[in-house]
Parts: sequence; C-alpha cells; structure tokens
Amino acid sequence: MRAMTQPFIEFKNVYKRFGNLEVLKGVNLSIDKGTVTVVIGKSGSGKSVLLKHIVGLVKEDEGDVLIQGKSLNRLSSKQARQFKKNMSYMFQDNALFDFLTAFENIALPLTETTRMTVEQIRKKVHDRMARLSIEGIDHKYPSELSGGMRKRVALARALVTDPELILFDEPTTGLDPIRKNDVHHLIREFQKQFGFTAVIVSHDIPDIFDLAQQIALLDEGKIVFKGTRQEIMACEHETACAFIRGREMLYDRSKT
Ligand SMILES: Nc1ncnc2c1ncn2[C@@H]1O[C@H](COP(=O)(O)OP(=O)(O)OP(=O)(O)O)[C@@H](O)[C@H]1O
Repeated sequence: MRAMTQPFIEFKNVYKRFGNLEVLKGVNLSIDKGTVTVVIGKSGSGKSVLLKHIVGLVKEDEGDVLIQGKSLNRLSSKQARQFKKNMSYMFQDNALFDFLTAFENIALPLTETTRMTVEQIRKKVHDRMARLSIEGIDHKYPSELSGGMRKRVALARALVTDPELILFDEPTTGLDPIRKNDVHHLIREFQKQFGFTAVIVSHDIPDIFDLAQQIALLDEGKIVFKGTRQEIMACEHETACAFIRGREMLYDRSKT
C-alpha cells in the first residue's frame, strides 16, 4: 500500500546553512513520479540550494532527502550511480561547454555514462536534434549559436539519456519573452512525450504555471505554499498571492 503512494522525491524537514546564513529551515516537499513541480521564491531564497540537494551537490545539515523512500545518503554506490544515470539537469550557469561542438555537447552524457557505439550515439543525438529542430548545427560551437539555439542544445543534452528525472534551474534565463515561451513549450511537449519527472526553478510567473501539476513557494527557508495553478492564481494564500502579484507586475513591465 505504501509503495503505491510513495513520492518519487521527498524533502523531510531539511535544514541547510552556510556559515551563519540559514538558507533552508525545515523544508517539506513531496514530488510524485511523472509530474512537473515548479519552485518559485524570491531571489536568494534557496531554490537552487534545494535542487542541488537532489543532485548531491549540497548535503543537508538536518532532515532527509528521500528518493523512492530511500535516503539519498543511504544509497549504495551502485544505487547512487543508477539514480544519477537516470537524472539530468539543465542549470543556468553550466549550460554548455564552449570548447565542444553542439553535437559533442549533446553526446557527452552518452559518451560518459554508457557503452553505446559511435553509430548508436550519432543516431540518438540526431534524433534529439531533429525533435528540437536544430539539425545541421553539429559542428557549430556554442559561441556561434543564438541564445535560443543554445537553450535547445542544452535541452537536447538533458533529454539524450532518456532520464526519469530532469531538474531545470531557470532554464529560460537571458531569453526574450517569445523564446522563453518557446522553451516552456518544448519542456511541456517533451515531458508529455517522455513522461519524466521535472522540477523547475523559475521566475517566469505566471507562464511557467501552465506546465506544473504542483507549484511550491519557498519563503524564509520553508515551503509556505503548495498547490496547483488554479489554487495559486485564486490568490487565497496571502504570501503566495503577494508574491505572484509582485512578480506579475514586474513581468508585465518587462513585456512592454
Ligand atoms: N555553496 C555555497 N556557499 C555559501 N553560500 C551559498 C552557497 N550556495 C548558496 N549560497 C547562498 O545561499 C542563498 C540561497 O542561494 P540560491 O542560489 O539557492 O538562491 P535562489 O533562490 O536560487 O536565488 P535566484 O533566484 O537569485 O537564483 C544565497 O544567499 C547564496 O549566496
């Protein structure tokens, strides 16, 4: 019975501090398999730190992060390897390697983590490139591509291993509103097609809500609101409402 309802990822009372700075102060969040969760919150509130717990780049001081009911810290090295293999991420700051071509960037997770042949890799990479409409740029370096194209290459790389889980940290940073919507659309389409679980940190409010089954607001070190798009937009939760109203005003201004 428990197995039926077990979340894919669960933060249980997670605390994290850096020196004197307490960033997470008892985070509780459940993420179900195959769903999209959007994490919002003020700049510096700890959204990236939250994501980095899942990747293992940051370790909690107190509490626990569970993957399918098992503490990340208690996975055997084989289980940890398996989990990492089934996960990919698209982070704003380490999007692509400048010294690798578009093809090499997309192929990298396959060359690093699988024993696929050169031909199998070529097929897989070209399939993802075709689905993202970026054929013919195999030999281009990131510096030769537009911002929107670079995001597509990063997305192709995140998708190339058929991961069960993809973490997106502000995947549309630096794009204009049209290209932002373009990336949202691609994430939504691929999530529907491949069914991966997604956790997206985003400031694209309210547009990003269209993708999400669950929206979580991180504020003062805690998840103070969890709900659907309809629930947050109904504006019945004071903090969540104030946050999205503030953001919407900024968002509308940036569109004009
Ligand atoms: N490795 C680290 N060492 C020290 N401080 C850190 C570290 N990582 C994050 N922080 C601090 O933790 C706080 C939360 O950072 P985080 O990047 O998670 O915020 P965020 O909500 O993602 O912000 P933004 O929306 O601006 O990207 C910040 O004050 C940051 O400086």
